[in-house]
Amino acid sequence: MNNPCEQSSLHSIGQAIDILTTLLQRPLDSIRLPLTEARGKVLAADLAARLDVPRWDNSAMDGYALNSADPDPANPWLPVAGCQAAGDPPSTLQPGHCMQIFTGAVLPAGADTVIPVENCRTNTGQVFFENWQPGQNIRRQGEETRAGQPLLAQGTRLDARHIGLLASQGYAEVPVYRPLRIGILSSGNELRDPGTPLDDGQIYDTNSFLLTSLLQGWGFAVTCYPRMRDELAAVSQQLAIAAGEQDVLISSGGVSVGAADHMKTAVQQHGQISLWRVAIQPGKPLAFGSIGKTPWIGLPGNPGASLVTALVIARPALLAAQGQMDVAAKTLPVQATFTQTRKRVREQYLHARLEACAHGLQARLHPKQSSAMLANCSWADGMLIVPGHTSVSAGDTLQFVPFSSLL
Ligand SMILES: Nc1nc2c(c(=O)[nH]1)N[C@H]1C(S)=C(S)[C@@H](COP(=O)(O)OP(=O)(O)OC[C@H]3O[C@@H](n4cnc5c(N)ncnc54)[C@H](O)[C@@H]3O)O[C@H]1N2
Ligand code: MOO
Repeated sequence: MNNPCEQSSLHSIGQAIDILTTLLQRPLDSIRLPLTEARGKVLAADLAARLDVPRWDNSAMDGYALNSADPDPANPWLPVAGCQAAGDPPSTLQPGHCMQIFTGAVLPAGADTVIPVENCRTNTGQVFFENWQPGQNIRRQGEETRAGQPLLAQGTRLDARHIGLLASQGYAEVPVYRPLRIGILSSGNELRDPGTPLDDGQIYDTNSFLLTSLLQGWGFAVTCYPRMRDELAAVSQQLAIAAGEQDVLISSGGVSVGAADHMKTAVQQHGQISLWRVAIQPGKPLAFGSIGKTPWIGLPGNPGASLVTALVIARPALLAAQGQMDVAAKTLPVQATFTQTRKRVREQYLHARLEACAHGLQARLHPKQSSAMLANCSWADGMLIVPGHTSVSAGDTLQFVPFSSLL
C-alpha cells in the first residue's frame, strides 16, 4: 500500500467508514449482566419470550366485569357479587351478577366484558351500565407476546425500552458483549484541566471530556489517559503503553500538518497509518491506523471536528465492532433555508435547528459553523448534510441527522 500520508486525494466518508469497520473487526466475548447494568450494552444472543404476556385475559379498566348476555333489557340492573383486584387468583363470576374489577386483575371465568366505572351507575349493591359494547376492555392472554416467540434480536443495543421488556418477561440477567475497552488520548501544551487556573495561551482540555462522555454514552469501557505534551517522545511512549492496555485507542489533535502535530509520526513508530484525510467538513485531517495490533483512530483537535468525525465516521464502525446491528445514522429530509453557490469538495455537516414550515420541516443554520466551537452544535438539533460538489438553493431538500439519533 502507498503511504496514505502522501496521498493528496481525500477519502470519501463511505470509504472511511468501511476501512475503519474492517480495521476494528474482532471476535467479541459474551458476558452475563444483571438488567440494572445492561443499559447501552449489545445483546449477544437472540432472546425468546418466556411467558405469554398478558399471562391471562385481564381487565384494561377499573370498573365492573360482566357477561354481556346477562343484563335483561327489561331490568338491566345487575347485582354486584365480589371484587377482583390485581394480584388476586382467578375467580368465577356468578351467573346473573357483575363483579367489581380493577385494572390488571384476572378476568373472572364467565365474564367477557369490563365496563369502566365512569359508565356505571350504582345503587344499593346493583349496577346499571351505559354506553357499552360486549367484549370491551379485555386485554387478551398472549396479545403482546406468546411464550417461545422471538423477543429481542442479537445485536440490539439495549435501552430503557428493552430493559423494561426483558423485566416483563422475567429476565434478571442477559447475555451481552463485553464492552470494548477504549483509551482516550489528548495532546497539546496549551491544555489544562477544567477547575484549574489558566495562564496566557492556555485553554481548557475539552476533547478528553467530550470524547469520554460520548463513548461512555455508547456503552464502551472508557479510560482517559493523562494528557501528553506536544513532544514526539512523550506521545510515542504514551501511545505504546495505552495500546497494550486497550482494545481501541482514540486520540484527538496532532493529525494535521503542523510541526507540533506528532501523532501520526508516533503511530508510525509502533505501527502504521491506514488512512489519512477524509472529504468531510469539519474533520478533514482524520486518520486511522494501528499501534501493534491495536486499532487507532486519530480525530482532529478542533473540538467541533472531533465531535463530527466521531459521530459520523467512528460511531458506526465502533458500534459494529461492538456487535450492534443497524448502526447507520437515521436521517430525514428537510428544506434548506439558505443559498450556497460554491460547490465544495468535502461533504459538509452544518449545525442547524429544525423548524416547522409549510412543506414539513426546514433547517435553520447556526450563524457560526467553525469547527473550533461547540456552542454551535450545543444549540443545534442536529446536522444538515450538504453532499460534496453540490450547491444549495433555499427550498432544496437535504438530509438532516438529529443529534438524538447519534448521541
Ligand atoms: N496548514 C494547515 N493547517 C491546518 C489544516 C490544514 O489542512 N493545513 N487543517 C486544519 C483543520 S481542518 C483542523 S480540524 C485542524 C486539526 O488539527 P490537529 O488535529 O493537528 O489538531 P491540533 O493542531 O492539535 O489542534 C487544533 C486545535 O484544536 C485545539 N485542541 C486540540 N486538542 C484539544 C483539546 N483536547 N481540547 C480543546 N481543544 C483542543 C487546539 O488548541 C487547536 O486550536 O488543523 C487545521 N490546521
Ligand atoms: O477539519 Mo477542520 O475541522 O475542518 O477545521
